[in-house]
Amino acid sequence: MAATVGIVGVGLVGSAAAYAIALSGIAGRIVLVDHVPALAQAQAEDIAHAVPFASATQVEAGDYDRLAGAEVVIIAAGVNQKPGETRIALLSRNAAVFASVVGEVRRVAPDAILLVATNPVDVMTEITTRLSGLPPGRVIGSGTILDTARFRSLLGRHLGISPQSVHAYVLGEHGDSEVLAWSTARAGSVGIRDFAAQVGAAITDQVRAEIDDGVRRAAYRIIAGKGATNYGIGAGLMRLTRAVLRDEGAVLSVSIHTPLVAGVRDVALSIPRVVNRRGVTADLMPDLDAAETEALHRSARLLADLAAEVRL
Ligand SMILES: NC(=O)C1=CN([C@@H]2O[C@H](COP(=O)(O)OP(=O)(O)OC[C@H]3O[C@@H](n4cnc5c(N)ncnc54)[C@H](O)[C@@H]3O)[C@@H](O)[C@H]2O)C=CC1
Ligand SMILES: CC(=O)C(=O)O
Repeated sequence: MAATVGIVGVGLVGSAAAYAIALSGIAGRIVLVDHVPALAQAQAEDIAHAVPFASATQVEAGDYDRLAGAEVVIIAAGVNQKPGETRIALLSRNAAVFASVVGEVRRVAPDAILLVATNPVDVMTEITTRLSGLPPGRVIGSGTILDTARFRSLLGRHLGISPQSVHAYVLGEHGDSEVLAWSTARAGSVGIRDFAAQVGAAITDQVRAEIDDGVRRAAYRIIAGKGATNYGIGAGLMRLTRAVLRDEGAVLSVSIHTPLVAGVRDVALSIPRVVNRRGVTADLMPDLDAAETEALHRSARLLADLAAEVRL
């Protein structure tokens, strides 16, 4: 039977995910839920009109009960950043939203893999894991899937190769403390610095600083320009949903509760992980240099401290 994907919170991010999933044809049915039912209804109707051009996906809106039987539920409910605002500043407001949303989703779709997009996504993933009582591998935050895409895109552009042929990851927080893992970045199977030298596109300190800024500050720039980011994360959530529904065993940088990472216990953050129908089934911790390891420790510490302050 074709898979059902539920999406709770269908503003800019939830609707972009629904649109990407509908066009990709990976789900048989997409159910949109929002605490503004008229918005969910309108998004479903609009996206349904795109479907005949691409797939046979059924797109509908409804209340939580319509999520029954869903294999995957994406949660993108809550507030987004105003220009200049950090993701972390959203925490108390979005924790309050999740206090009601997660229980409703678990009640109607107890077997679903939960994909969390709401910011600050790592802490929201930790909160969702606690509220749901699910094993950590079944509650997956989109984490740095988007930052990794930004990193690959900028590196690919600099080196003149496709982003899909760049193997490079962003680790830690999806946010200001994230860690670009330069030391393990590769073009095909060649170290990024060697390849850059071969093609006459050296990664100077200035290039490195520009790419770092292009990744780390992307959301701030886009939000200043258009009020939100949605297409990148919409495609990222589609990619993650596909890895689950098709049991791909894809390696993606996503956030789950992790017992011990970079010397910090019990924290949700991103490292490359294997994603398949059972959720996350393995981690692939890159072999970082000393500076990156220290930066990952700081990022993990920050996230663990924030999550410890949340009272549910
Ligand atoms: N993980 C990532 O890489 C990214 C995460 N985000 C985050 O995604 C979240 C959503 O952002 P946008 O879609 O731009 O915001 P939005 O304001 O456009 O949409 C949020 C939706 O959530 C709904 N909502 C609020 N409380 C709800 C509840 N209790 N139950 C059901 N629905 C509820 C609202 O009615 C609204 O439709 C934000 O926290 C934002 O920061 C945004 C971009 C990238
Ligand atoms: C808003 C956000 O988290 C992003 O675009 O990275």
